[in-house]
Amino acid sequence: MASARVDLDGNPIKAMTICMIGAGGFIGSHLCEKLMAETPHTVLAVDVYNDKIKHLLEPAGSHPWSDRIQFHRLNIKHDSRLEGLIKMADLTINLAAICTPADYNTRPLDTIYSNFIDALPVVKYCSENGKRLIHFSTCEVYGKTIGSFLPKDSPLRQDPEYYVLKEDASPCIFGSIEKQRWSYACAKQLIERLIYAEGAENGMEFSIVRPFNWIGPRMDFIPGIDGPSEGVPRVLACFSNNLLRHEPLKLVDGGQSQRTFVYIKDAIEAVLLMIENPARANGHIFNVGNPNNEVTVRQLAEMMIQVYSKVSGEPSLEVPTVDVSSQEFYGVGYDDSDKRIPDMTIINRQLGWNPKTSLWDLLESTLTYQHRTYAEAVKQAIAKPAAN
Ligand SMILES: NC(=O)c1ccc[n+]([C@@H]2O[C@H](COP(=O)([O-])OP(=O)(O)OC[C@H]3O[C@@H](n4cnc5c(N)ncnc54)[C@H](O)[C@@H]3O)[C@@H](O)[C@H]2O)c1
Ligand SMILES: O=c1ccn([C@@H]2O[C@H](COP(=O)(O)OP(=O)(O)O[C@H]3OC[C@@H](O)[C@H](O)[C@H]3O)[C@@H](O)[C@H]2O)c(=O)[nH]1
Repeated sequence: MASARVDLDGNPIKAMTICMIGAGGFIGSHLCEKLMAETPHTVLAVDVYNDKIKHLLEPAGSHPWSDRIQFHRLNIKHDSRLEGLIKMADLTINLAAICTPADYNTRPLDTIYSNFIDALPVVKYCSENGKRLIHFSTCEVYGKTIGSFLPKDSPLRQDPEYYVLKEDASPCIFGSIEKQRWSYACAKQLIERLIYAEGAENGMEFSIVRPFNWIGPRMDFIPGIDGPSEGVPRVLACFSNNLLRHEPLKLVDGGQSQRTFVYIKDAIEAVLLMIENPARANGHIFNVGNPNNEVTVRQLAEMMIQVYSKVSGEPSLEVPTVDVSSQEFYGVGYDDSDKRIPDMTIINRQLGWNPKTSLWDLLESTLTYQHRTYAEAVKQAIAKPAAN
């Protein structure tokens, strides 16, 4: 299998060692799965947790890939083993971050440290040791669209020039400092600028990924089941939790914001192309999203309600959604991106990648997984207090 693999220019792909930081998270778990199942590469998986990749690690020695994945439980904030792991690898992929919006305005210091300060040594070790880096940034670095500042009735709001987000042309538009929502985006922007400067001044080989709402199985947690009861995950898990508990889905500020969602399995294909085509990927910033899957958050809720009813066989609630203010839901200092359509020119040109899965299809497979994984545990958790 391995010897037949070629890159986009027809050259054989050599097996490499990848230091993957944040490998135990949502994206990391899917990337590890893909690398183990379809490539000859070795992964040094770094994280503080490994629950989401346990199926790849255990039982020890039992998988065809067992000698190609090692888990290193370490916190990159304070662990001297990090440099050694980066030195052992050909490529480092940094996914580690606090990346749930509920944290940005309530734990801004942790958010800024996690997304900027903690990423600094990773960049430094890569640069000093001549190692390639793929760093995970975010679509949030674009902030708000130019169009959102135009008068509500301006026809220019319909012009893609005013809303499509382009890596090499769009500005990064954040709110004021007291809108602490932007602490995450701002920290990600600064680390992007630092990596870019390491490339320009010191010749570091890098690619920056800007994911546009990747969703799928294993994203975040279900509060009170495999995460804190009071925790607020990203929207897919919030809405899944409401559906599993037969509660109305909460629409923040009426659910008018727009998002494009891409299936995790499509997006992972793009990352694999970056890993295996360094000559095409180095020096670039890549939007990775699905511009065809745009909905308002309200439309997402409506579609998830329909899909969940189909996959669970349960009827939907008579009043399936409820509006909540952002202050009530996220607290003071929240703000939002109005619209996120990725321009796909660069990733198309460099890597020939295109997303395939429609929003309906990706929700169907994801909610089937959510139902199968959590429905019973949620039922028991709901029944418990009544029994006491
Ligand atoms: N999922 C998306 O749609 C999306 C969108 C935009 C950006 N991103 C970015 O992609 C990256 C991965 O996102 P994800 O969705 O997989 O999030 P995730 O929270 O599931 O994964 C992040 C992982 O990093 C680990 N981590 C955090 N701090 C660490 C530390 N100090 N030491 C060791 N491990 C640490 C966490 O334990 C977690 O397993 C993040 O940088 C995020 O900002 C994701
Ligand atoms: O229960 C909920 C949860 C969320 N929402 C809304 O749904 C939208 C999407 O919320 P998400 O939690 O997925 O977070 P966002 O899309 O705003 O940001 C995310 O996207 C890019 C990544 O960098 C991060 O993973 C995260 O910041 C927001 O408008 C939010 O206000 C609800 O209406 N109800």
